[in-house]
Amino acid sequence: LVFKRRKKSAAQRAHHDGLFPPGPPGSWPVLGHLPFLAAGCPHQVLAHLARHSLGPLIGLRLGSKHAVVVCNSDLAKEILHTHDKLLSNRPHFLFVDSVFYGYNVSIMFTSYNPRWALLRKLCALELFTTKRLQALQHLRNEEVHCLVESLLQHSCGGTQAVELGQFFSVMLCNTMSRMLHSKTLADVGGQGFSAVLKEQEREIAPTIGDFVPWLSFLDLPRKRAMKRLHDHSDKIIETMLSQRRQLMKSTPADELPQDFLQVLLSREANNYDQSVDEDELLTFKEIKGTIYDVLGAGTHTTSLALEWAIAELIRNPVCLQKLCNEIDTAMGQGTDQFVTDDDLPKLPYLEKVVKEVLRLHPSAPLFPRLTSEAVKVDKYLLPANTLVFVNVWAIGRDPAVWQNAEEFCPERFDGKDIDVKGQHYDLIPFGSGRRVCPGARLALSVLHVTLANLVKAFDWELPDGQSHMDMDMSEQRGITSMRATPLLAIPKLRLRA
Ligand code: HEM
Repeated sequence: LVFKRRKKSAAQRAHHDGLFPPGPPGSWPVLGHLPFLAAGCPHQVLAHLARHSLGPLIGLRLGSKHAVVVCNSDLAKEILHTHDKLLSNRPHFLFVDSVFYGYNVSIMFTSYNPRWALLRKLCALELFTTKRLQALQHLRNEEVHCLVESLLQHSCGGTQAVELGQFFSVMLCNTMSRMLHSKTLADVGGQGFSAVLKEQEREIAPTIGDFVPWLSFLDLPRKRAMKRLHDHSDKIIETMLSQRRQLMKSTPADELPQDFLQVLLSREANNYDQSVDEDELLTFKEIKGTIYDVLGAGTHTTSLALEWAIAELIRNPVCLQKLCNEIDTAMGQGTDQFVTDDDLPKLPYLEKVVKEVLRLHPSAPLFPRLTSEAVKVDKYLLPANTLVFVNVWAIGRDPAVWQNAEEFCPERFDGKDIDVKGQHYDLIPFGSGRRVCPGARLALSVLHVTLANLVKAFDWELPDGQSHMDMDMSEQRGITSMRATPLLAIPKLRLRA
């Protein structure tokens, strides 16, 4: 018998040489540290391990893959700034093929490559410029108006509790949809899209097959569920595209809507505008993938942050009153004036409230990157293809940085000019570096304006005599920070917004 010694992987060698960060003891055969992560919300379990035993850089073996988790701001800066270029790949998880349009066809789940750069550039220039965001301000304001009306109507004039997250999702779906193609989702048969997105968020997570490929048969039922959800959203995107193509046939180019969908379709490989450079043409999959990215990434994250914001304000009535007073003083008490982006400089406390919500409840608490080659981080060596998770949740609650880190206290930002868009590594809810969230400015505008108008329009009460002290503030497992219990609250009309 000839025994062949299996060649050790770079990560195994690094482990062996003590160059890989230590992980929790008791790694399982085959599964490695996967069972540890099943013990609760992974970002919370890992934050606890970092704080109480392992320190801020945790090494994990997840089945056949090696991963590290970064739990403090100094290391986050090393990953997202010093070594950003070598850490700008995203991993290819299996759900990307079932829920999305596949790996390397859009922005979110793509390696760091020229096609990703092109799609990001199109978004940056055509969707997220200051000019574009300003031009579309009226549309966002209309959707906030609709939200206030809808809350009033569904709470029977402020007498019954409503599940707020559902209303926020619908508002954001319509906002994103109108920014993309100048129509609401209902216009393309997608009124149920917000519910599909919510279901998807529960399904979107790495599965056992990502880490132990020979066990991927166990993922089949989940894969089927994900595919079903994908088909639903694909149908809506197809309708959006076919409606526009019809319009393009019957309408002169200069009379077509000048929106993002038109920008994408004018670059479609088999039907393009002659002025477009051939390298910048897009495949059908890239067009659909990008639409899905913007709709999906923009809706659920922002809606979650709004739900947490109202929950924290109800739980902290002193902060709510302070915010209410600030808005009344700035806008005039008893007026019907609607708060817009232009009013935000007059509302400094509102800005602190939003920062505090994003510190405690980052919508994407554990975002993934992948090393493209070996990188030295701290005193360790991360081999190529190591999964790197940045634990923004742990960083936002790091007691070495934040005093009384678990408390909701917007005043902690008094006199501090801390940016949330990737410049200050103590607070990076939108990530940082080359792959920082491109929608951060849009999300912040929506968060500030919506929150201000909801506080101006309503007094917020909990149903059934529930006390604000007893509110459940726990999260459910998933890749986003969804509340374990959906927030039910009664919006009692104060003034018409
Ligand atoms: C509160 C709201 C939001 C939060 C907390 C959030 C957070 C994040 C985070 C943490 C990342 C990963 C960043 C990194 O790897 O460094 C990300 C990526 C992304 N976000 Fe957001 N996001 C929000 C809203 C939005 C909106 C409104 C849009 C678009 C309309 C959007 C589109 C994207 C896209 C396309 C990416 C992928 C970027 C890439 O991989 O190059 N997000 N977001």
